[in-house]
Amino acid sequence: MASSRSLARFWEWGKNIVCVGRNYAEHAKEMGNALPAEPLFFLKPSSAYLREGSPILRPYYCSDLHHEVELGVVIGKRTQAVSQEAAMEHVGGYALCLDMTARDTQKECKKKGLPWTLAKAFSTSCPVSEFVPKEKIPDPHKLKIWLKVNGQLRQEGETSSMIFSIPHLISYISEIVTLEEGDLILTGSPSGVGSVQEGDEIEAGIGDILSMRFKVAQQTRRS
Ligand SMILES: O=C(O)/C=C/C(=O)CC(=O)C(=O)O
Ligand SMILES: [Mg+2]
Repeated sequence: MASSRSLARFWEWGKNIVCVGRNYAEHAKEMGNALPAEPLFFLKPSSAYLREGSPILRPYYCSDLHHEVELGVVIGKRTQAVSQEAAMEHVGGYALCLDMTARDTQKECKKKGLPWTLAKAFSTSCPVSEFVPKEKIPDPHKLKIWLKVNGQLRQEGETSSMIFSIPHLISYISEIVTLEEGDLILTGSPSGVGSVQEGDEIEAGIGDILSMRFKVAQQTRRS
């Protein structure tokens, strides 16, 4: 198991960002989706990471950029086909994450049966907070995660409402994708996702444990 010290800057060296979707019933409902029978997941590249102080860039091809606030689980050691019972031993800590989504692009991809890469994997699509060592969060299923845009509350969810628990997600994902130390799992968004515009300020937090702020800017196209 890596020490919290080495995981403290996981975004600099963690390889895989695994994002779980439709893991809150209210969010699945607001997007018009049925509840999943088993976890749904997709990937972002590690170049999607963004830290406070730099802006979220709305991609040039997107006219409806959405915020999704999610609890992130940072993997502490190599994890392959772990059981649910042993899964929490593989957690090194947590972080708050945004799964920024080009919603109009995602709708087009869904219509055409295409993967969600353009909608979910663009540069700056994964803003993250500071790292929280596992010892500081005794029960990750008892947290409130929230998000405001320009001071107005948009999302407030309880992690107890996840359809698939964190051990279930780690066990399921690790049978398909081997997870490495420093990898991150985004556990899905509660309801209340919505649009942000150039110049908006997003503030998000885990209860009163931590908060983070990001500005939204427009990506300019090179040619
Ligand atoms: O199915 C849709 O229309 C949208 C699904 C998502 O964007 C899934 C997530 O990323 C999530 O639930 O957090
Ligand atoms: Mg999401």
